[in-house]
Amino acid sequence: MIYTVTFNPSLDYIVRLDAFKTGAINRLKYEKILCGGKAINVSIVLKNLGVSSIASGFTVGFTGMEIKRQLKDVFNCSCDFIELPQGNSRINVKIKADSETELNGQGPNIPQEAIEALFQKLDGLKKGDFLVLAGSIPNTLPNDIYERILKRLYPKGVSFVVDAEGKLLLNVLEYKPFLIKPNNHELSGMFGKTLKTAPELIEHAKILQRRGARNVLISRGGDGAILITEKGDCMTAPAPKGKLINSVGAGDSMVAGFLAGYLSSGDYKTAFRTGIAAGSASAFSDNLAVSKDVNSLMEQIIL
Ligand SMILES: Nc1ncnc2c1ncn2[C@@H]1O[C@H](COP(=O)(O)OP(=O)(O)OP(=O)(O)O)[C@@H](O)[C@H]1O
Ligand SMILES: O=P(O)(O)OC[C@@]1(O)O[C@H](CO)[C@@H](O)[C@@H]1O
Repeated sequence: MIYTVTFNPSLDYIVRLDAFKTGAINRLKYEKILCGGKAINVSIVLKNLGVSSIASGFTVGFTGMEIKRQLKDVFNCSCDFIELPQGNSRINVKIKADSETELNGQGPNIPQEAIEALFQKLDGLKKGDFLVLAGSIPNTLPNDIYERILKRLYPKGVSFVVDAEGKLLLNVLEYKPFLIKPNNHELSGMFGKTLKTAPELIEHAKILQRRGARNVLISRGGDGAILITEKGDCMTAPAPKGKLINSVGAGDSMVAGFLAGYLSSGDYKTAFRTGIAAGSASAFSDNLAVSKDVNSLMEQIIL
């Protein structure tokens, strides 16, 4: 079973306009409201690729209701969210104009009882299960929360996938996550320097691997990706060519594609190619990747 946890789900309000002007009224050419949050996106793309998962985390208020409604009714995903006592799940604004601007909310307060309720649910995971932790946490929570979850479940033999920034990610490495997926900016941020070239990125990804990560996948937007496997292989691949439409969720789609490819084949090359294809299929579409587009992009990906 794959269990995905989004601490801070969102409704993504995605808007398009020709040019975005601050300090003025901007009239939109396009608007769409989609449920979001990184691990939720992973669940949606897994489902699109024929892999079931259970989406969990914390939801609240009218926005929380809509997140769950879309997940169930539109995307056909199984949900197991904990309802918070007060507030609203956040609304993240994604402005697509001459450049891309994102306004990501802070999110509701998560009380200790809700954390305990999550821990109890997670205690049901067993060897062979995958736990995907992805996205930020509301700033009212301590940044060792992912670490506490992995520490608790590590002895059970659960496989972890962690897509998070900074300390949230660095603190979990000792629990040997199956997969981590920093993008090149996040990797740079973790080491406090700008890492641009493939050799620089590989050198620093290997440091994360020495600290415990089993497989390190570095996404580089339109420049493709790099994978360093637990078997010692290092693979690079350019991204397929296409028209960028909406990159929100491309990284999450890559995580889902990697997992789906790995689970169907047990092979890291297939996982890597499926991951890139899923990331790019999302980037080339208004919606998250679907199986037909992923399959047709796979042919273009040469390692
Ligand atoms: N402009 C693009 N053209 C082609 N492929 C892309 C483009 N942007 C993203 N992708 C694909 O998606 C993958 C993940 O993208 P990216 O590195 O932007 O992830 P991310 O920063 O984690 O994204 P997000 O946080 O928005 O989900 C890339 O490795 C690539 O395969
Ligand atoms: O604020 P976080 O948790 O870092 O990111 C949240 C978010 O930007 O990530 C997803 C895309 O990856 C969106 O659906 C969502 O709005």
